[in-house]
Amino acid sequence: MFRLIENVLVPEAVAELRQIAATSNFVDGRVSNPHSRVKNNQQLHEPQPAERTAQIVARALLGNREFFDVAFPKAIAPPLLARYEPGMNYGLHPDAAMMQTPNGPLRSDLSCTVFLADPASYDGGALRIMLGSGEMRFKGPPGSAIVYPSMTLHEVEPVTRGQRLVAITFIQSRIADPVERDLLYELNEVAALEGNNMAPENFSRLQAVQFNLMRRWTDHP
Ligand SMILES: O=C(O)CCC(=O)C(=O)O
Ligand SMILES: [Fe+2]
Repeated sequence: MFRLIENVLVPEAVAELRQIAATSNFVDGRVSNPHSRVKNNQQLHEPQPAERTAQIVARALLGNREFFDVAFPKAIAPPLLARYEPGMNYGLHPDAAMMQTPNGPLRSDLSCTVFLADPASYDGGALRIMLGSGEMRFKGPPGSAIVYPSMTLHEVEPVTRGQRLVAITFIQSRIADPVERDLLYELNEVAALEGNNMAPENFSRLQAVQFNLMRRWTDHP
């Protein structure tokens, strides 16, 4: 499932994150992937602003209804700021399956980019996600988030003008299997949209299917 969710961050949060980026030190993005031969960007790497960034973005994502419905989040890696200046890119790669976080290991099921720069302020820098021989390209408005499966090959195209500023994070879902996750999302959506139009006894049967699939498919603690 690929979903662009608008207005995850309110404009004040976007402004605060831009301010953090403008006043903090960034380092080579390979600090978190030392062996990568395709990563060519910068990451915020100062404890206090990084902690504030993670708090703002994680809280906004976990408080967003659409994100919650799509991702079934169980754990989220601390979101961090990444920056791409002209000439920078992040070549085609998959995201690692397991990541260390301050709260323990996390299996990355979904990856997420929160856009912070105005798309008109930079050229290039689209997030390009491969789908077999096809592709999807995303360059969202400030405050929007693209959520996509971590198993995809994806890249950030070279920035040729301006600056691409994003927050990135990785999510462990309660439903590991992407097909099951998408099926349950669809079922829940249809039930939410049409449930009140159904006879109550039929709606109860539909709810039993929703809840019992959730029982079967979610990770057990
Ligand atoms: O900058 C982005 O939008 C995504 C970066 C990325 O793919 C990653 O950090 O793994
Ligand atoms: Fe990635």
